[in-house]
Amino acid sequence: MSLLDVDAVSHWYPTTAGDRPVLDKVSLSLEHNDVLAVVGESGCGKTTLGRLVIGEETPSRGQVRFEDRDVKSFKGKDFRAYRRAVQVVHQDPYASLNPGLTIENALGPALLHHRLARRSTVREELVRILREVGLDATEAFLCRYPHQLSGGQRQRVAIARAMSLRPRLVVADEPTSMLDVSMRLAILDLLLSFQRERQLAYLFISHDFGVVRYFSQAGRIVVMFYGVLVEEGPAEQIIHNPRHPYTFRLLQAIPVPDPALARRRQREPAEGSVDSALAPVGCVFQNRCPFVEARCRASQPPLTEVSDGHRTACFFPERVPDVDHLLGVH
Ligand SMILES: Nc1ncnc2c1ncn2[C@@H]1O[C@H](COP(=O)(O)OP(=O)(O)OP(=O)(O)O)[C@@H](O)[C@H]1O
Repeated sequence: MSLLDVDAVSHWYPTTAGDRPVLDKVSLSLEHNDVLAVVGESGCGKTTLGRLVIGEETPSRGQVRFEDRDVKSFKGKDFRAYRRAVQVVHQDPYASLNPGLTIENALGPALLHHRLARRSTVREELVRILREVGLDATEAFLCRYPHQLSGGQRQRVAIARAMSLRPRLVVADEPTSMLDVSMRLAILDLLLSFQRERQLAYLFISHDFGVVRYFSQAGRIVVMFYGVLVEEGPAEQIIHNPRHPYTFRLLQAIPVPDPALARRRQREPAEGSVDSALAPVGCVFQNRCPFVEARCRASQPPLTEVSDGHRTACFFPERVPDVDHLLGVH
């Protein structure tokens, strides 16, 4: 039994101009203690997917299941247990921490509520947890407010809050995108260390393939384009042998420090068309694809297996060039 299954989920938001479709028949699953990274450009529906998984939104169609139970069916005690088992680390730690609460008041009540600490030991427990996330915490530190912390410290506090409830699944939605570059690797390493030491799975969401590449290592990656899952597979396959032109494009955008390599990359196939609007029929990527043909304008390619556990929604996966040279791998 998988930890999480997203089964043919479509989602749309009602707006004054009519329903706005955001996800189109997305299916994925995540095993216990595994990493699944979702990558795609801004607006492709990644955050919506995360919100559906944590139960903040109910899918317009399809099902989200946690340990084989429909999340929509969780009520009362079951829903509270679910909200404890599934925690979120947001992009903006300042927005996710109440500015009017000290660290102690932001983290302590949940520990008491779930009986993970007693009133007499809660401060001691908080100091221990904060040290676990790399903060040089003392009891005085617990009296600080979010604005008295640096961005990196705030994100560590947000991670401590999530981890203190001993979740089995953490949705990490762009957890490093608001941090200085120097801080990013440390936060990614911290998250990974929790995964190694505890039975914990991540749904890791990012627009940055460089970050996804670092984080997903032995896990899996799904690539989304405008609400459609266009490629999925083991991280190693997606990174070194992408079979969808959009994945190739994202890999090509990972910054490289080598100027000669950067110049070589620019000679790779250009975007198919300057018109990047979505076509009403056919492949979701057709207007940006360098390999587009009449067939792509007629129908959306189904996700099709190209190798073990690696699937792509492209009629011409063999046309996607090799990428190792793009990544500086010889
Ligand atoms: N509550 C809402 N009502 C209407 N439209 C929404 C709502 N939330 C998101 N959207 C729209 O849905 C689309 C997908 O948004 P979403 O935040 O899920 O994408 P994303 O890939 O996470 O992008 P970003 O990284 O910019 O947040 C966007 O066009 C967004 O404007």
